[in-house]
Amino acid sequence: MAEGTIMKALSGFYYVDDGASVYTCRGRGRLRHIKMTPLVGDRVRFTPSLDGSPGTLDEILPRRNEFFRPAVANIDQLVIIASEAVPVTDPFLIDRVAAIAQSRNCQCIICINKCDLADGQKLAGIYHRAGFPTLRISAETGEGLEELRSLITGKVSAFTGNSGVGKSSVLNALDPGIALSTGDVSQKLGRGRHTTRHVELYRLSCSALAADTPGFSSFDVDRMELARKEELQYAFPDFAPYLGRCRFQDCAHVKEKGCAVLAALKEGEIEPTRHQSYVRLYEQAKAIPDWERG
Ligand SMILES: Nc1nc2c(ncn2[C@@H]2O[C@H](COP(=O)(O)OP(=O)(O)OP(=O)(O)O)[C@@H](O)[C@H]2O)c(=O)[nH]1
Ligand SMILES: [Zn+2]
Repeated sequence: MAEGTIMKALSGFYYVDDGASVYTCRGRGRLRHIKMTPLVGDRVRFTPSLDGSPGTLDEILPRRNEFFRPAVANIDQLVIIASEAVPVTDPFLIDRVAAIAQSRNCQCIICINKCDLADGQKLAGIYHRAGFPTLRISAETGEGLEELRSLITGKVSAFTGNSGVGKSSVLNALDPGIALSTGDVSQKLGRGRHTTRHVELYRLSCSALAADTPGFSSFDVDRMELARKEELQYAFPDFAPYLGRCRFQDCAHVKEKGCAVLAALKEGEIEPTRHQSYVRLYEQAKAIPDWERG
């Protein structure tokens, strides 16, 4: 049996890289039996076939972390791409993904792309003040890409963001050798028009592993990935200095009296959109019964 990393998952086939070659494999019945879906980024044991037909995936090794949207495992960081040009990214979409990442101890880098069209200062300011590594970049002019390269070198990153912000374009600009297809934003309105339809990990020339993933829209809500409402506060690292300082120990930081988070918001120490996203996620989390989370 050999060991490798799943680089691509498509239509029931898995493409496994053992460091020397890429092998096409099919999942074994046993994996379905234990209800484990192989994810891109998974370390797996597999049996290559000798006759050129697909090999078999035999075992998924324990995961460091796993995400369902984007569907990846074992990543070091999420690179969240956003834009202030077309499409304009709703900060809620960034905050939601960042909260999921934080709840899995996964670091986030925020990149405001298309800076050649709109300067991105507003979004960049919010995330910089909230304490995230934040870059303003342009896949078109190359602005900020050297810094992004240095942040992803030697790591496994998943590029995520709403549809049309330029995930594939940024990856192409980082390494023209991978030649991903990109699409016109006007074609991307609504669901199911995304250019990137599957998740795939690429080895970039700067010694980075980076996954391109399908863009999401505001319709996409994966309820299972949300933290329980009591844990959501820890998914906002910018709230950390104020936690434990509220009048009530079980403060929800939504509208309670004597709340230290609300006081920090009033003082301008917490970004208004960050708190709005927290409240929105809190209300969503409250609506999900624990038994539904599995
Ligand atoms: N002016 C400008 N256009 C850009 C930039 N980055 C991407 N674009 C354009 O934006 C459009 C969408 O880019 P894609 O790279 O396909 O976006 P994506 O986020 O990968 O899209 P999905 O795969 O649908 O999620 C294309 O027409 C790109 O040429 C940029 O920095 N500046
Ligand atoms: Zn509070």
